[in-house]
Amino acid sequence: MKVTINQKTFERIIDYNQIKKRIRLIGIQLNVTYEHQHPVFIGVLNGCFMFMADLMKQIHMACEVSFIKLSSYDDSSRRDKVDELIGLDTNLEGREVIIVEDIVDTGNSLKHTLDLVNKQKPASVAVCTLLMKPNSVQYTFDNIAYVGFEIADDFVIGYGLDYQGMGRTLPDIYKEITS
Ligand SMILES: O=P(O)(O)OC[C@H]1O[C@H](OP(=O)(O)OP(=O)(O)O)[C@H](O)[C@@H]1O
Ligand code: HPA
Repeated sequence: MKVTINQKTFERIIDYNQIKKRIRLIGIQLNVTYEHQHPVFIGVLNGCFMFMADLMKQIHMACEVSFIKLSSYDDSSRRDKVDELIGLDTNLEGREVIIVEDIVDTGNSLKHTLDLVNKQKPASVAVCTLLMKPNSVQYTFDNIAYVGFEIADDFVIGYGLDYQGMGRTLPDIYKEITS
């Protein structure tokens, strides 16, 4: 199946049933790991909104949920600078923190988020990302504990991810077709 947004065409690579199955498994892992704790999930907006909503429905331990909003991309091109549009409003000192991302691509956003979170001296920090591009990431992260899917270095949309602000509401994930 294909979709076109502003002259770019994308083909489906992961359907929503696969995403749901993967999220159920990640949920089980998180429920076991944090069974006797009270973690704080920090979602990185905008892209995480679909993943966060589906993931949280699988979480059964007592927990809190908060968000930050970052922006690092113009259209589909990368910028090195990460803008913080909404900051952290939760005290994370001594807390178990789980950062929820839709995608780790270059890792710039995650690096920025980790720096923000670590300043508050949490007890532990784990990262949960739906998508990860191992060939694109520019940092060594030792706390990416939960990854939905590793994907190639293609631009992707759907399930929260956008191209020029569009495509976030697609339930499946699509990659750009390049000729
Ligand atoms: O690993 P990176 O190269 O930093 O890319 C990953 C980040 O890029 C996207 O956010 P973006 O800044 O485009 O904002 P958005 O979530 O509002 O789309 C995505 O949601 C991740 O947060
Ligand atoms: O492949 C991508 N698609 C959409 N947004 C993104 N932000 C980082 N990488 C991507």
